[in-house]
Amino acid sequence: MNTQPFTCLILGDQGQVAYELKRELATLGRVIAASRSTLPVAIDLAQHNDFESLIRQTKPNCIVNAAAYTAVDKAEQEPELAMRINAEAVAELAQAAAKANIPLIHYSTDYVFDGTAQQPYQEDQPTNPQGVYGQSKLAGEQAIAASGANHLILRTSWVYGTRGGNFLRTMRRLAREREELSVVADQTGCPTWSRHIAQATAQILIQLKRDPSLITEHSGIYHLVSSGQGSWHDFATAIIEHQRQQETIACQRIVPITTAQFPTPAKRPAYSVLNTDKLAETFGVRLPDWREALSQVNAELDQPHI
Ligand SMILES: NC(=O)C1=CN([C@@H]2O[C@H](COP(=O)(O)OP(=O)(O)OC[C@H]3O[C@@H](n4cnc5c(N)ncnc54)[C@H](OP(=O)(O)O)[C@@H]3O)[C@@H](O)[C@H]2O)C=CC1
Ligand SMILES: Cc1cn([C@H]2C[C@H](O)[C@@H](COP(=O)(O)OP(=O)(O)O[C@H]3O[C@@H](C)C(=O)[C@@H](O)[C@H]3O)O2)c(=O)[nH]c1=O
Repeated sequence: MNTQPFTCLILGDQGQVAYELKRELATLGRVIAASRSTLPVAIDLAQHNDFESLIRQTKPNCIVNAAAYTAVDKAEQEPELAMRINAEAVAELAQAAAKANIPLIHYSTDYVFDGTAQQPYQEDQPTNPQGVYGQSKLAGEQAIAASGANHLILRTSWVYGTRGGNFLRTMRRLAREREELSVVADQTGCPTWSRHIAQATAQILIQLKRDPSLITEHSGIYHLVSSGQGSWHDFATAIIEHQRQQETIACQRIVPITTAQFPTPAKRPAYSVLNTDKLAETFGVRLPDWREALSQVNAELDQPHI
């Protein structure tokens, strides 16, 4: 009889999603988080890693890869590094997972799409990333599929939370500093709370723990984002309107602008809303509306210690 507790090996530690996963997956059993600074298990995806020995050492029942190169604009200047972390390292990880027959849960992005759709993207719609980050994430998806590993690729979008680098924290900081903010209103997507991603992952893993054969049947890509949609300007407005009720801020106006008025090194999709029906139908998981999620995050931010 296997007396080992159910073990999840998370790649990533202090990242937005990794941090929330550590807490949510602890309800399933043992959690091991590996990142550049986690000892005794340190992993630097920019380097070659011996994932086979990591798996032998940690004996996981599943691997959850929440580590990635996520600097969208910077990736345009360092495409090799983005590809190394988001594609080559992912290929090595997936091959090791396949060899050991351990399921791999991996996160990908709405930025694999070009944003020309008129309605929410389904999983099997053609991809066409507009920047290096999206290209590297797409290459990671393809490497996993080619590895033969049992896997779930969870594409999410516009991730935010109370920790880490994200749009919510940037807007709150800028609102304290500037009287006027200009925010693009012609890019539409789904802001998604990091904790909801972690909770959904836990809900899926509970089902896989109960019935490990499910992963073989259901390997593939799934969209995991909040319900509803909005522009970055909508998101900024919702963030700052709440902040204004809680504290005195400099910001008086949030001006809607076009993408052309806010030039960035990386091109972003104009429309990247993801259809989540496949996840709901397969695993019974559907996230609440992004505005509802934002209220919960705001409630946490309103606690005096944050
Ligand atoms: N942020 C977003 O808006 C979106 C993210 N995603 C995807 O979701 C996943 C999680 O993203 P998120 O939590 O926001 O990312 P973060 O940028 O918050 O965190 C990135 C994580 O990757 C780890 N990492 C980065 N470089 C390396 C490296 N060289 N070696 C080892 N670990 C490394 C970091 O390690 P450490 O813990 O040491 O800091 C950290 O845990 C990623 O796959 C991302 O592509 C998808 C859509 C939107
Ligand atoms: C700071 C700022 C940004 N913007 C615009 C620029 C851009 O079009 C949009 C979002 O900018 P950010 O750089 O914060 O977000 P960005 O890094 O593009 O976020 C993306 O990250 C990766 C990891 C993903 O996978 C995506 O799903 C998405 O979340 O807002 C403004 O219009 N005004 C501003 O003051």
